[in-house]
This record gives sequence, C-alpha cells and structure tokens, in this order.
Amino acid sequence: MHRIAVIPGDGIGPEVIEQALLVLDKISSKFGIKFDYIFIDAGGCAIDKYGVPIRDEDLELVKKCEATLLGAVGGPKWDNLPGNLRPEQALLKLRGGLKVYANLRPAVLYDELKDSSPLKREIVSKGIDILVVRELIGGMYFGPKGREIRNGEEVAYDTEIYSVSEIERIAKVAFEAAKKRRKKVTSVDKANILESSRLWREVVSRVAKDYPDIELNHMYVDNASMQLVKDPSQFDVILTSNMFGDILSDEASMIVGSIGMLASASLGEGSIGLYEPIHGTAPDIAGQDLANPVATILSAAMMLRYSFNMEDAAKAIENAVKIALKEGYRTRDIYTENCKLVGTKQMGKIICENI
Ligand SMILES: NC(=O)c1ccc[n+]([C@@H]2O[C@H](COP(=O)([O-])OP(=O)(O)OC[C@H]3O[C@@H](n4cnc5c(N)ncnc54)[C@H](O)[C@@H]3O)[C@@H](O)[C@H]2O)c1
Ligand SMILES: CC(C)[C@H](C(=O)O)[C@@H](O)C(=O)O
Ligand SMILES: [Mg+2]
Repeated sequence: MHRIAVIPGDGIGPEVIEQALLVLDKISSKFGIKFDYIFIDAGGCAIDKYGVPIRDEDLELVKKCEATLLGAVGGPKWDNLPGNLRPEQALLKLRGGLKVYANLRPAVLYDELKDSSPLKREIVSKGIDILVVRELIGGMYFGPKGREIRNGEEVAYDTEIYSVSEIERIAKVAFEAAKKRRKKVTSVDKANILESSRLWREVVSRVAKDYPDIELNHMYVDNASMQLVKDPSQFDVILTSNMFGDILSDEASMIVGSIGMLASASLGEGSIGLYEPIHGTAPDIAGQDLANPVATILSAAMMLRYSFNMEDAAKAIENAVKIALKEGYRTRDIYTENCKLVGTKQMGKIICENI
C-alpha cells in the first residue's frame, strides 16, 4: 500500500489528474499493488474554500504521504490577490515544505512527434533527449523580496541568492544523472553579470572534479535559449537555477512537441517526491476536454520510479503512451495531419488500455 497525496488544483488540473488516476488504477490491478489517495485542496480552489492557498494542516498531511501528485494551480480569477495569497504560493509551500530541491524535467522527442515540433526536420532528425535539472527551493523564488518607498517612489525587489551547499547538492544530482545518460552536463547561468551565477559556476566546476568521466560545459542563459532551438541535440543534462530552469523547461517542452507532454519529479534527500506536469492550469482550454493528459500521466510514471521503486510499472506507463502515439492518437496540441484527434478523456482511456 502506497499513500499518495493527490492535489488536482485548478483549471485543467482536475481533468489531467483524473486521467492519471485511471492509469494508476490500471497499474494497481496489473501489478497487484494498492494506492491510498488522500485528496487535498490547494491553489485557487483552496483560496475559495478556506481563504488560503494551502492550509497548514493540509501541508502536514502531504508531508505524511510517500508522494504527491499535483495537477496545476492558478488562474485569472486569483491574479489580483497580494503575492503571498496567490494560488501559486501553494506550490512554493509544498516544494519548500517537502524540501524537494531537485526538479527533474525530461524533454524527449518521440519519433512519432517529429512533425509536432515547430523545429525543422533537419534539426529534430538528430534527436532530442534532454534532462533539465532545475534547482527548486532556492534562488529568486525564495530570496528576500518586498516593496518599499525609496526616494519618494515605490520600488519592488526579488533577490537571487544561492549558498555553496545549495549549489553543491543540485550539481551532484545533475552529475549523477549524467552518469546514467550521455555523460554531459551543461550548466546554464548568467555569470557575466550575476554574482550568484559566478558562485554557481565555481561550485559546479569544483563538484565536476569528482566526476572525471562527465564532460562539463558552462553556457550563458541567453545563449542556451538560442542553442535550444538551433541545435538541441548538443544537450544531455542541463543544470540550472530555479528561475532559468522554469523558463528553459517551457522552451524545451515546445521543441519536443508540446508543453502538454512534459512531466516532472521533484526530489529531496529521501524517497518522498512531488510529481507534476510542468504546464499550468491552461485557463484558455479548461473544462473543454482539450488538455493533453500525457504530462501528468508521465509524472505518475516518474512517481512509481523514484518514490516507489517500481521501474517495471513506470516503464509500462511510458510504453503505453508510446503505443498510443504510434497508433496515431493525438490531443489537439500535438495534432498533425492524418492523425486521430482525441480529447483528454479518450487519450487517457487509450493509454489505460495499452497497459
Ligand atoms: N505547476 C503549476 O501549477 C503551474 C505551472 C505553470 C503555470 N501555472 C499557472 O497556470 C496559470 C496559467 O498560466 P500560463 O497560461 O502562463 O501557462 P499554461 O502552462 O497554463 O498555458 C500555456 C499555454 O499552453 C497550453 N497548455 C498548457 N498545458 C496544456 C496541456 N496539458 N494540453 C494542451 N495545452 C496545454 C495552454 O492552453 C496555453 O495556451 C497561471 O495562473 C500560472 O501561474 C501553474
Ligand atoms: C506556477 C509557478 C510557481 C511554477 C514555477 O515557476 O515553478 C510553474 O511555472 C512551474 O514551472 O512549475
Ligand atoms: Mg513554469
């Protein structure tokens, strides 16, 4: 029996979570393992219900679970609330509270989706298989921030701050991951301008000495965002900060077809993990059965792999997704000519049947 906190959230969150749970139910019956789901309100729906993005007691409940599966939070309805009361605060509280400092975001281009990538054939034909390792509980998201009056006018600030130990632990995650992959780490920073990036670069170079078999290169974030569309095949593991990782992972998702395909795992020291698609609540398509549930379904697969050590079950899900794509099923975001257009629910059903 594995206890999972399930946080559907807002917008398309509940729609994609519903499909991921159907997939987990199928895994449960195939692999003879029980999942105990604890449903928790967080995000805009919790603000409506309780007046806060996530209640303290719910955060404590989450901490007692082995893993958390989250849809997405936020939406225009809550956009004008003060920063500390916005739905997105729930995410930061969860990530910080669970101390999941390593956010793994794999961007893999499936052969079947080469036409869904906006990049030219000659670029995608070299293949794309990138793991973005994003630091998740430091940097500008968590540094000192505020508003005050200076020289008679209002100013606002957020602070990018990283300690040696924070950089060391995330760098180790990237190098360890590279060992099992193509043995290359590209550390992305802005060391030509930011002091925090200069420390980042120094520490990453130091950690690299413990990994002589791994090739390390450093790249400025502006160049990295350009190189990602020019020649994505040059990247294996991208190691970067919270803010740069947020931005680069959305870019990485589009070059492999759609943000609706990208899963993520957020891990700390133990096996407890937070699993969520990298996309948001997609208010423009919410409630219309248009969302691609694959990112959330693949996040559930990552949960089985990293928190429950169920490699076979994780592979069964990943394989079921590949078969659905091979058979030509596509949600609207990845649809190309001559494929079979399906909605959120049907995509989930087909993936379940393929397990
Ligand atoms: N992890 C999270 O909970 C999370 C992540 C990102 C954004 N958000 C929040 O979501 C809200 C909307 O943000 P946004 O519009 O900038 O980003 P978004 O990721 O929600 O949407 C961006 C675009 O991608 C499309 N899209 C996203 N997911 C999709 C899917 N599964 N299938 C098909 N198309 C998909 C949307 O329709 C939209 O056109 C904001 O409140 C934001 O703060 C939450
Ligand atoms: C909603 C927001 C707080 C979040 C982030 O910036 O981390 C999202 O964009 C993501 O990528 O998970
Ligand atoms: Mg993001």
